[in-house]
Amino acid sequence: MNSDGVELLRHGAGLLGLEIGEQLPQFARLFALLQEGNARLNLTALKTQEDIVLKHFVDSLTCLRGGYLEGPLTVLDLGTGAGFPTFPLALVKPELHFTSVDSIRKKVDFVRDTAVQLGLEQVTPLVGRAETLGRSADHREHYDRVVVRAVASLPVLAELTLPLLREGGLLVAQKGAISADELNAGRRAAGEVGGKVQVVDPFELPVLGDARTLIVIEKLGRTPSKYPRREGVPTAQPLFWTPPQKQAR
Ligand SMILES: C[S@@+](CC[C@H](N)C(=O)[O-])C[C@H]1O[C@@H](n2cnc3c(N)ncnc32)[C@H](O)[C@@H]1O
Repeated sequence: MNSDGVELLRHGAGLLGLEIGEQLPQFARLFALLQEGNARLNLTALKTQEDIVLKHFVDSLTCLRGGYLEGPLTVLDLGTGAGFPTFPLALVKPELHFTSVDSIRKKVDFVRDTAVQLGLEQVTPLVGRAETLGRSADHREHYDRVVVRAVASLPVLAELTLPLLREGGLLVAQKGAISADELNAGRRAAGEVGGKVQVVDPFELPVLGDARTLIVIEKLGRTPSKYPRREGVPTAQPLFWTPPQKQAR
């Protein structure tokens, strides 16, 4: 990352009220590792310095809006991909303990290697699917927080993530613009699996102005044992919703 990238990161994070100082060398190392990893493994579509800094680093840091990720919390990052939002959050909030999950082994291998290189002992990478972890005694009703970025529609996220939260825990979902239909279905799905949508916070990505929405669902009671349904079903047949088209955010 050259001096323009450093300036962009400081500026973008500054617009979120965050000062990136002592973590700059680790962000620069993360940038280099991501570029190396991309060349070998084609991990993410974002390849320019500006895209990586703004659409991966700063975009991930927007999950801190509202202060839902403060304190020594256990956080599961579902569908972490190449480690987002895990890595930017872990660099600025070392007190968070991450379990960073993806179903694709090569991505999780990259997250493991990168966590070691960055000295992030509080990041535990895990190959797995939400549908399986949500039925495992080690993970069900276990986490203080689940974070997700660009993984699935809100009704699908509710079914995949609420089983993983302890009562009182929060899903913090960072998404693009969300339609009223998706939000309504997400509200009904959240109720079905033991939660309630507490916050819908639309905002713009710093510098670029792209539409984003932070959605917080609180786990209010236990999730019925029939959820999550078996692998692939939550996405193929979302609760209370027929999606207009497949969408990732
Ligand atoms: C579009 S990528 C987003 C990656 C990352 N969160 C980011 O923001 O760059 C979605 C990721 O979610 C993973 N994923 C989707 N459904 C999943 C599931 N049910 N369990 C575990 N991982 C899943 C995919 O393998 C993919 O890596």
